[in-house]
Amino acid sequence: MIYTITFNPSLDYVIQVDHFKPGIINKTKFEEILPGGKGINVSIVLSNLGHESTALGFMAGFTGEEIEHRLESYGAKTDFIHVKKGLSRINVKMKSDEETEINGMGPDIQPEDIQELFNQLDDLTEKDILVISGSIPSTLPDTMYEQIMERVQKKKIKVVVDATNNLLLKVLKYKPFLIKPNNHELGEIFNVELNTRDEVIPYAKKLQEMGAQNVLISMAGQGAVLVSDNNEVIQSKAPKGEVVNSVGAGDSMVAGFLAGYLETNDYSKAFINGLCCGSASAFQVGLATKEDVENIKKTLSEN
Ligand SMILES: Nc1ncnc2c1ncn2[C@@H]1O[C@H](COP(=O)(O)OP(=O)(O)OP(=O)(O)O)[C@@H](O)[C@H]1O
Ligand SMILES: O=P(O)(O)OC[C@@]1(O)O[C@H](CO)[C@@H](O)[C@@H]1O
Repeated sequence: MIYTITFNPSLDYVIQVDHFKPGIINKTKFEEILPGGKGINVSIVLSNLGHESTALGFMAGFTGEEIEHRLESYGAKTDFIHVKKGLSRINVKMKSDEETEINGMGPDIQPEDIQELFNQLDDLTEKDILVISGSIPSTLPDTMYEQIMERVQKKKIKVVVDATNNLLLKVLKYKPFLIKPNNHELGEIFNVELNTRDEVIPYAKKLQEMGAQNVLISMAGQGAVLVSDNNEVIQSKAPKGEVVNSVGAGDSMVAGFLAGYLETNDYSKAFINGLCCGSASAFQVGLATKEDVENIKKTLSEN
């Protein structure tokens, strides 16, 4: 079973506003509410691609119930911990002349809730895969990622981590199976600006030297680079298309890579699946389906 953890799930309120101006009333031209949070997006795309997963994490209030309900409608299993105080957040994703995001705070998670998550993780076995992604709400210690990695280490399960900066750096010593920073996050870690696929390769290799087994760097419209544990460097430009909503493109890439890897055991095929899955999500309001990914794969060879 693939388990995803979302520490701070959300309802993503995706809106379009013509020429947004602060300080006045703006009206939406388009609006959609989607279940969100990085692990949840991974679970949705895995379901769309025909892979079972169980979404773990913390939920609260009516927004939490709605997220859970919507996620289950995609066929994903859920085993969320229901937190008593506060509400699961609503994250606003506004498309206008620029893209603006306002992400909420989330509920008040107590030590006993964290303990419940640890108890769930104690039941995982060697055959399971764990995806940990997204930010840590302020009510959780910033050592959450490390604590989880330490706890599951002896089980030898494959762990995928999609987190930024310090959260990511601190888990490398536990040798995660896959990490997926984007080029800006990779650049921030090493205090450099990385704009081309060739530029990211040496820095991706550094993260591998620091412990990650496979390093997948997403680069939005520039494509992606994979430095794999069999010393291969695989890279590709992105499929061509019109971006409609890039929220969740990175999560879709993680899901596509995992699905491809489980189906073929081949890193090149997993990479292409991840790449096309990311783009398929970027080219629509919602997240990629299997059919979208197959269609985009065909266009990639024509590019
Ligand atoms: N403008 C685009 N054109 C084509 N493909 C794109 C575009 N933006 C994203 N993608 C696809 O999605 C993948 C992941 O995108 P990106 O690098 O933006 O991830 P991310 O920064 O983790 O995104 P997010 O945090 O919004 O999920 C890219 O590698 C690419 O395959
Ligand atoms: O605060 P986090 O967890 O880092 O990011 C949350 C979030 O912006 O990421 C997802 C896209 O990747 C969205 O569905 C969600 O709103």
